[in-house]
Amino acid sequence: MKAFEATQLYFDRAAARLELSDNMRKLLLTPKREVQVQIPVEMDDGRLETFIGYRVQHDDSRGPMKGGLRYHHDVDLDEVRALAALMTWKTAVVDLPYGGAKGGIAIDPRKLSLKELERITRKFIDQIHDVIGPDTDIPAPDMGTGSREMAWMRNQWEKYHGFNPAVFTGKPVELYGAEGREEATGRGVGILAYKLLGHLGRKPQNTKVALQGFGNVGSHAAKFLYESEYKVVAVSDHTAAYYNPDGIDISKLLKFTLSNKGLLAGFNEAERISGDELLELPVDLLIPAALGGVITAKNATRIKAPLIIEAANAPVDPEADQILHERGVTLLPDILANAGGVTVSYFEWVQNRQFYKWGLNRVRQELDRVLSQAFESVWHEAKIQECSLRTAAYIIAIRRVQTATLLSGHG
Ligand SMILES: NC(=O)C1=CN([C@@H]2O[C@H](COP(=O)(O)OP(=O)(O)OC[C@H]3O[C@@H](n4cnc5c(N)ncnc54)[C@H](OP(=O)(O)O)[C@@H]3O)[C@@H](O)[C@H]2O)C=CC1
Ligand SMILES: O=C(O)CCC(=O)C(=O)O
Repeated sequence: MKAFEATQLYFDRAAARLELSDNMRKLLLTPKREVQVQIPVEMDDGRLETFIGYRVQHDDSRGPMKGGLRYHHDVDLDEVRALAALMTWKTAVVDLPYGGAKGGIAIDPRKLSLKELERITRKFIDQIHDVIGPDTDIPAPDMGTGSREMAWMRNQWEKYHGFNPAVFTGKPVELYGAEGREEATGRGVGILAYKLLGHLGRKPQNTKVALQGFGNVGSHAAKFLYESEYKVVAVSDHTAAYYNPDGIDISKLLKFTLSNKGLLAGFNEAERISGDELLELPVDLLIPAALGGVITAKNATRIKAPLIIEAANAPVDPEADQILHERGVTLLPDILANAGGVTVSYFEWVQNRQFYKWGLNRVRQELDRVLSQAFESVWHEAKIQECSLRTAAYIIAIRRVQTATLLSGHG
């Protein structure tokens, strides 16, 4: 199933309970603007290559649009459109004053030199600088991008529009970035895991976790969970997957990856397994933190974990979601589970606009407060509606976006 069709299905399940009119459904599902650009760039060997970049702005009824920029070879318009819509529901479910957007370039950053990557990044901003801005659309990191790319992008954007660090979030701390943004998504996953377990009467010490993806989100989630005494028994990236039923020493693993270009392959304190096997391990909690569409109707019946936290965007497709729900699996959906990142992006934007810097403790405390409040409201809605946590999260989000749309009128 295509990515946008999948997000539409999740939307429809909640919209039916809200008895949304056909007109309102159409209005809320239609992206406001879709930008696709050609990025011609001279490579190090003198060849000219053309890449394709996207920015989809889904909805701005609750505020400026917000969402990451992804660098990955699978990026296409359908995926970006789906991810932009997810951002609208995500910012609404945690009640940030934003709408949703997403973008990216279809490239494999690992295959490019640093100079090529910087040239592509700057050329991309040359093409989209006039549709983004601190009051309209504020990009941030996603898969394949981080603070380095945000610094280049801000520098390029300011060549056209002048000084304004609030145009991008997830910047280096030394260049108006927020303390705690880098860890925020993974830390948020950890905070929400703790809340979920608490509501189910389970203890971290008795919880075996398998984690797919060990990039920004996966590695910070692993660190937080390990420090909170969960037993992280399996981890993977695209180079390798490892399993140790007695628990992996995550502090050792983090040290190992530091000296191994951030990659897992070569770690020898756990058994090597396949990436597919990791998803089907007998664990208590499964956390997909890499790509979308990794749990489908094909493998959903073989998933043994009774709990799933979607740290990645859209890792479970709607058919699999239905199968898991019928099997009694409790699933915390992406639009809440990984909202820690955009929440601290919001704190960064607020600090940039006020020229005032918060300390790490304040960021962490506020993150905990925002996510805990959102979790409680989703949990409560699911009880009232007798529905899954995903449908409950969508109900809250759609209700907020619908209200803002109606209050603004149609002028
Ligand atoms: N960064 C953020 O703040 C946010 C990210 N997200 C979502 O979280 C997910 C991960 O993003 P992020 O951590 O930032 O991205 P990164 O690029 O930092 O890391 C991605 C990770 O996924 C791994 N990966 C890629 N392909 C596979 C595969 N086939 N099997 C196993 N692992 C694989 C990568 O491995 P390798 O390094 O070997 O390529 C890497 O460890 C995405 O879905 C993203 O949209 C959601 C909210 C915010
Ligand atoms: O930090 C942000 O603004 C957006 C992060 C993002 O792309 C996401 O939550 O999927």
